Amino acid sequence: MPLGPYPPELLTTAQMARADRLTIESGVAGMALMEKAAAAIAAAATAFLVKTAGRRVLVLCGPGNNGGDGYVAARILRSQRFKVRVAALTPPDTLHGDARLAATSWDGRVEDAATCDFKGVDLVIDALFGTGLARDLDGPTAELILRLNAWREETKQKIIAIDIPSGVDGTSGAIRGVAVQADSTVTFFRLKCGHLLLPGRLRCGTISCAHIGIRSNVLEKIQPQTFVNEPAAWRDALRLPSVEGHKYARGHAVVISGGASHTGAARLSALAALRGGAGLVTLATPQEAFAVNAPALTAVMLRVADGPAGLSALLEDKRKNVVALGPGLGVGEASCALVETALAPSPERRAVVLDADALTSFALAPDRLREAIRAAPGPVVLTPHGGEFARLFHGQRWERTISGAPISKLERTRDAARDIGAIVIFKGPDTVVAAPDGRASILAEASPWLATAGSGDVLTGIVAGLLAQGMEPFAAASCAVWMHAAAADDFGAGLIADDIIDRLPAAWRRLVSIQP
Ligand SMILES: NC(=O)C1=CN([C@@H]2O[C@H](COP(=O)(O)OP(=O)(O)OC[C@H]3O[C@@H](n4cnc5c(N)ncnc54)[C@H](OP(=O)(O)O)[C@@H]3O)[C@@H](O)[C@H]2O)[C@@H](O)CC1
Ligand SMILES: Nc1ncnc2c1ncn2[C@@H]1O[C@H](COP(=O)(O)OP(=O)(O)O)[C@@H](O)[C@H]1O
Ligand SMILES: [K+]
Repeated sequence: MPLGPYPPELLTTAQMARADRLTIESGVAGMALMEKAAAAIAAAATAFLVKTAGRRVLVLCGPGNNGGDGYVAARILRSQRFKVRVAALTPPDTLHGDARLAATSWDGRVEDAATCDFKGVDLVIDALFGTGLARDLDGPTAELILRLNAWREETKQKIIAIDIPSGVDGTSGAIRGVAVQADSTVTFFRLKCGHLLLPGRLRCGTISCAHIGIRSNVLEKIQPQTFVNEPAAWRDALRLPSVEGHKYARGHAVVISGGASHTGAARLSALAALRGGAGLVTLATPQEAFAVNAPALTAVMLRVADGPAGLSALLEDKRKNVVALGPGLGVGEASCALVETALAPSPERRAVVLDADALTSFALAPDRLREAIRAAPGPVVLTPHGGEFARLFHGQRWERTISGAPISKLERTRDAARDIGAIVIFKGPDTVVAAPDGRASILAEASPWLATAGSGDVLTGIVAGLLAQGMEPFAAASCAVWMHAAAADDFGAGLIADDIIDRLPAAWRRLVSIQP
């Protein structure tokens, strides 16, 4: 994962504005923050220009403080003898506050951005809009951005975005009409959710985070609930085998197999649960699939359990502390009944992981699943991909609020977790994990090679393996998503689901080497 590491908290644009305000109220001048932000941008631009022997920079400035950063960066770069042009959306004398001060510190010419050309330019700095973007871009501004992107495409020259590529919504990652395609983005203090959520993430290029004098203690007031899914967020919740430990201390996960012609998916989950660290894993198979499963297993144990009665009997062993089901299970009433058995009240705090067919089976009766989850004796983790999410959470499909603001994958996952009362892992290139209490994590990057048959079954198994060890459920879900991606990352091209399982020990070694 080449992106990161980043500071753990992710902010909305409103939270970032509050961090700025709190800092300014504490006595730091807004202009001092802007100078530092601009210095970070200028340093990134200089590094790029030196490397490519480029000299000519065009800074595109907008009407707010993002534009202010641009004017100051232009001044710094010119003092370093680069050839700098500035083009603005609005004349500098129409600006207010710090942005106006910043614009007056630039004593060069200011061109009209609507008509400016990119001839001979080695690097463009995008200072049009940052966290203050409030609605969709249109008209001459949208045309400018389209022209800029076309120039980049045609000339292969580079664009550095200040804070966030203009047009990307910092909170949701949505594109508001059009957006700049940057090669790198320098943001300040903390990343915003929109840096990691698609499609915003794809517009950012490489992302770096500069310190500009905002102190971390402002976060005590802001209380962010969203985190970058990196070990820093959950490493201290990880359970490692102890010297005096035995396999039962690491938990016993049960994975339920589908019928004779659909057994592979559950076997992937079962093996991944074992590699995920469960002390023991039992594959519960219908009698009809016993002969198919038996020769295909070694370290994973096999027991016959037919239907809800068979599963109940198996779960009488109180040491079986996790049940995972869904992969290859089949859609229908039989699967609903198995899920309800797994979630049935019991004196033990048994955890349940539901994936694939276990979710789709409730598409027409989400209330029934909600009720079963409410009665469950332990934590429940759901691992839907986009299709399963849409089927289960019909009411969550709206992409915008009534006022037109985009509703992000993050908010939809959070709402779903709250609504169903379970931890939800909404899979995809920007996997979001959310807990019913509002905590959420976003994975910064994952190999697209993970989009391969059985890959989700492996994730289900890893979640089960970590829960079996007693890891706190939100941490376990986030950690599983990270390990799954880390295993794929080490492998690279050509990955299939079995390879993810084989690479889990390497992901474990990476984790163990990080001190909590
Ligand atoms: N002290 C600080 O706070 C620090 C802030 N810093 C920097 O400031 C940036 C945030 O600055 P910001 O809040 O001024 O917002 P910004 O992104 O420049 O845009 C607002 C302007 O755009 C306008 N506008 C919005 N949407 C529009 C649309 N669709 N189409 C057209 N116009 C639109 C909006 O107009 P209005 O909505 O008021 O009509 C307003 O004029 C932040 O990203 C960082 O770079 C750093 O220097 C560190 C210290
Ligand atoms: N483009 C992508 N980039 C990174 N990861 C992806 C991408 N597409 C899917 N994934 C990941 O691959 C896995 C696929 O899971 P799923 O769709 O359930 O597959 P299956 O049902 O075949 O097991 C998920 O963990 C998901 O987050
Ligand atoms: K910008």
